[in-house]
Amino acid sequence: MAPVCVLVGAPGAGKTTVGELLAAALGVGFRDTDADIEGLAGKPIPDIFIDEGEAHFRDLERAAVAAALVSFDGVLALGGGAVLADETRGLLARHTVVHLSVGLPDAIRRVGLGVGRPLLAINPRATLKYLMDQRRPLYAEVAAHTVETDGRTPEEVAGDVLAALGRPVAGVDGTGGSTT
Ligand SMILES: Nc1ncnc2c1ncn2[C@@H]1O[C@H](COP(=O)(O)OP(=O)(O)O)[C@@H](O)[C@H]1O
Ligand SMILES: O=C(O)C1=C[C@@H](OP(=O)(O)O)[C@@H](O)[C@H](O)C1
Ligand SMILES: [Mg+2]
Repeated sequence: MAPVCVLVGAPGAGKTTVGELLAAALGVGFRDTDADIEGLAGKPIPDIFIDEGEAHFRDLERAAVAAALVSFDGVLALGGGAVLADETRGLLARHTVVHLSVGLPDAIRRVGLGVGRPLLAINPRATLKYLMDQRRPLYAEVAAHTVETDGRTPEEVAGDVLAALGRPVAGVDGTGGSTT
């Protein structure tokens, strides 16, 4: 069992939002490892960071990603920092990974003050720029496809991902497509 596709990218790239649209268009399930981690920990992500720290969150994240990659066959969205783990990048080499690419201005507009994203709680713009610069090569390393999201609606992005996967589906972005 393996996910139809795995979405990676910076916070605000739209992994969760676009992932749900993609799953609906493909008629498959949607899973987000951030939600899995919250289930494992029994508390929201900001509380994990406060109570146990980022290193513990990353341990939970590695385990959640590894489990989802072997047990789930729908659309899987990862957290923006999942690719930091060597182990995770190694596992992703065997999967269909799509990088949702976003520039700093659009990412900042989308994450706002970083509510619910503990790494962005202080100085979100500078922190996000640092995280994006650090991770850009890692997203490129794991992804077979990169889809640009700047200035695009989630529906348009979902349509572009389906096209990149060679699976255009009518109706996602209102431009048609083929189901045959
Ligand atoms: N292409 C887009 N255009 C405009 N807003 C978007 C787009 N994709 C996502 N958003 C919005 O940005 C915010 C962050 O999206 P989310 O899916 O949580 O990103 P990620 O999971 O990559 O951090 C949400 O409020 C969402 O509605
Ligand atoms: O970039 C990161 O390190 C993180 C991104 C978040 O997910 P999104 O990318 O879905 O916001 C979440 O996993 C956690 O707050 C850490
Ligand atoms: Mg998300």
